[in-house]
Amino acid sequence: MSLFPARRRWLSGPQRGAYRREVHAQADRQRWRPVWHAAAEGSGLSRDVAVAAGITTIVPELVSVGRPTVGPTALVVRLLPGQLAADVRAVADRLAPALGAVQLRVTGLSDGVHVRIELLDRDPLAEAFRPMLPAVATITDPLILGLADDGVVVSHALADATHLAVQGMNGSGKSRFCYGLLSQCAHAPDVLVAGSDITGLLLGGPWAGTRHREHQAAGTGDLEQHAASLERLVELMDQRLADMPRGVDKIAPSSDVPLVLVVAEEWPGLLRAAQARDRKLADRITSAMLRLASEGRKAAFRVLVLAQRFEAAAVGGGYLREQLGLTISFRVPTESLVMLHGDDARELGAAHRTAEPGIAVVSAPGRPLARMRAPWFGEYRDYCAAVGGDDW
Ligand SMILES: Nc1ncnc2c1ncn2[C@@H]1O[C@H](COP(=O)(O)OP(=O)(O)OP(=O)(O)O)[C@@H](O)[C@H]1O
Repeated sequence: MSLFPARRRWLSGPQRGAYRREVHAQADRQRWRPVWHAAAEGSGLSRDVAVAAGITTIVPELVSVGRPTVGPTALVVRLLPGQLAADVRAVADRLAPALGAVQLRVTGLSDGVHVRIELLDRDPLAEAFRPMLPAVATITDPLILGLADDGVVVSHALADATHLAVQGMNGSGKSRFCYGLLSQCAHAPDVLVAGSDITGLLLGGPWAGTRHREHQAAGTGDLEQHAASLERLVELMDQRLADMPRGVDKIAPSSDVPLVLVVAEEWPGLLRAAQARDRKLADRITSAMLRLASEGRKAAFRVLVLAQRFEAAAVGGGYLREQLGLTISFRVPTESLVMLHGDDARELGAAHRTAEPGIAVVSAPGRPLARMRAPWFGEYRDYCAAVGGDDW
């Protein structure tokens, strides 16, 4: 039986369709309005305003309810004056259950006044992300960093003049992430993977027999070699800057003059170990790294620093942290998240404190803060084989 028999005679086919859609949309709004009102009020998005009859409570107005055949139900609401999409995100954990969702995806619309709230029935990052991770041929090829919760692949090309920071508590997925990252760029002829790793797992052994190995210091047996190796990289950087032709302000990497990716695995651990042995050694290591990070970009040097947390005292001062533009945080306490990604990340703090291994927050200048699932690369042996070749 038709829903609208009385009108049917006077409407054409397309008009009837539009009319029916509008009536359904109105019915949806009608049904969702009290649910939205209660959820918004209970989550703290409401305001009390004085009217002639006394005090009334207002909430952001529910403008539309979209129920696509594929994808989640989406509410569009009009924010109250002075509210931002970030205010809705900040209470998303409380709003979600009140709206019958497991998680919300909140997107500010371009007019700055409306937000779209998608009601998700599961965390889009709940499942492992297992893409093919092809080896890149050159520094302009994008390296896959992860899959964002809006389904977009997050990538980064080493040609971008940005240093990288990766933080995360023990077991949060930092190492696996780096296995994936380094294996993607290990065979690009215009990339040299150098640096320092006291664990000797990420650098060192797996790279034996490759052209990269002589530029890496690994293990704790000889800490002097870490200082000397980083200082040699500084010399190379200085040489490149001194040799820069007139009229050129940055080096174009090639297989003869490769981009040098300076990896510092367990950076605070290296500094602590060096300090315990000899304060001067620690100073040499810190100042070499600071020079590479602050002056290296033009000489085709990129720095990738790994730490459990980026507290200034642990990483040799806030200056180094400020040089690292592309920042990735696996599970960390809220304060560490805010330290690396700024205050906007605070709203993600509570959930991220207990995030599953492999789930990270990523941000960079000009790149909005996003949650992502790092690619699952495989086991350590796969990494060794990917970077070291046939011997494994
Ligand atoms: N991207 C991922 N997807 C799914 N599971 C992951 C992912 N990354 C890590 N894990 C799981 O988490 C475990 C710990 O990962 P990983 O060793 O990389 O952590 P970590 O932060 O480097 O820890 P540590 O500092 O102790 O070395 C892995 O053994 C794996 O089970």
